Amino acid sequence: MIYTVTLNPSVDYIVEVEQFELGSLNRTVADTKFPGGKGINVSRVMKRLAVESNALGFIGGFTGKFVEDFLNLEKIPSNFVKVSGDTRINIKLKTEVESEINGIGPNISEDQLTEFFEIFQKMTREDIVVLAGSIPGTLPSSIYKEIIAVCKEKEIKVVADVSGDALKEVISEKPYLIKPNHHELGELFNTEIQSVEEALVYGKKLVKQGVKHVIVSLAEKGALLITENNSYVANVPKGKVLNSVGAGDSVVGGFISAISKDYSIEEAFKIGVAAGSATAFSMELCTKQKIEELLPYIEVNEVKGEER
Ligand SMILES: Nc1ncnc2c1ncn2[C@@H]1O[C@H](COP(=O)(O)OP(=O)(O)O)[C@@H](O)[C@H]1O
Ligand SMILES: O=P(O)(O)OC[C@H]1O[C@](O)(COP(=O)(O)O)[C@@H](O)[C@@H]1O
Repeated sequence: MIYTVTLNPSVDYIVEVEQFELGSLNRTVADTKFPGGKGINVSRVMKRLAVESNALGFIGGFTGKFVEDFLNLEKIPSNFVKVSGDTRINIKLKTEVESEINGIGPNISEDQLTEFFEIFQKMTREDIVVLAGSIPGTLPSSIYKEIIAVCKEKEIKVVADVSGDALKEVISEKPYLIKPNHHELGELFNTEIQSVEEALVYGKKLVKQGVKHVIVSLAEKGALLITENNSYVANVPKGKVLNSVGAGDSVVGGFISAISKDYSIEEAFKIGVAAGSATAFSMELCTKQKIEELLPYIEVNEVKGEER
């Protein structure tokens, strides 16, 4: 079984405003709500690709109920620990540009954390754990390290889609896959990454540090997959971006789905990129049909010679 862990789920409130004016009353031209949080998006994308997963994490309140009901409706099994505060609402403001306000998340008690860790007891080495998203304010920043320690004992593969300090912590644990975007990769090395070539240099450093697979997404500029023996570069298809929320999560969901179906690493990478772009070109998360439509427009090439 693939378990996705979203410590800090959300209701994503997507608001469209024409000519937004700071400090004034603005009215929406459209708004929608979706369950969010990185692991939850990964589970939803995998479901669309007919790969089962179990969504774990902490939810609470009326917003938590919205998330749980939505997953039930999509027949995605979940086993969330219930907390007393409300699951956060993340605002995604679409004007001429996209802006986001992500909440800090509800309080999580010691007992609730213990309950969460108990779920890992039944996992086995055939399982995969996807750790994704931010850490709620009341949990220690070492939480991902603690989860990985439990996974290591059981020889469970760990995928991590996290950023900032959490990413630093996770890298030292040598996960199976990480997927920073180019900003997150740059932040890790205190630099700015603008191109695929620059991303390759820093992505390779992470593989040298023991991460098995590094996917670096660079939005419209393409994506990279770096493994111990090879590096691959992919273009992304051209299209109109409607809503990029969840695009990165879709790359992870697409890649893991394909790996779990024993596709080659290049093919899995291509499906991941197609899923990312299919989400970016949709109002909601990608569908299988949209992914399949985009696949012919994506080329994956091995990076050869010196550059490798
Ligand atoms: N402008 C775009 N055109 C085509 N695909 C895009 C675009 N922006 C994002 N994507 C797709 O979404 C993926 C993730 O986007 P990116 O912005 O790099 O990551 P994140 O969403 O994690 O910040 C990309 O690899 C690509 O497949
Ligand atoms: O946990 P964080 O880092 O605050 O991110 C949560 C947000 O990220 C998302 O999972 C989208 O992530 P991506 O756009 O990076 O794929 C939203 O659904 C959610 O609001």
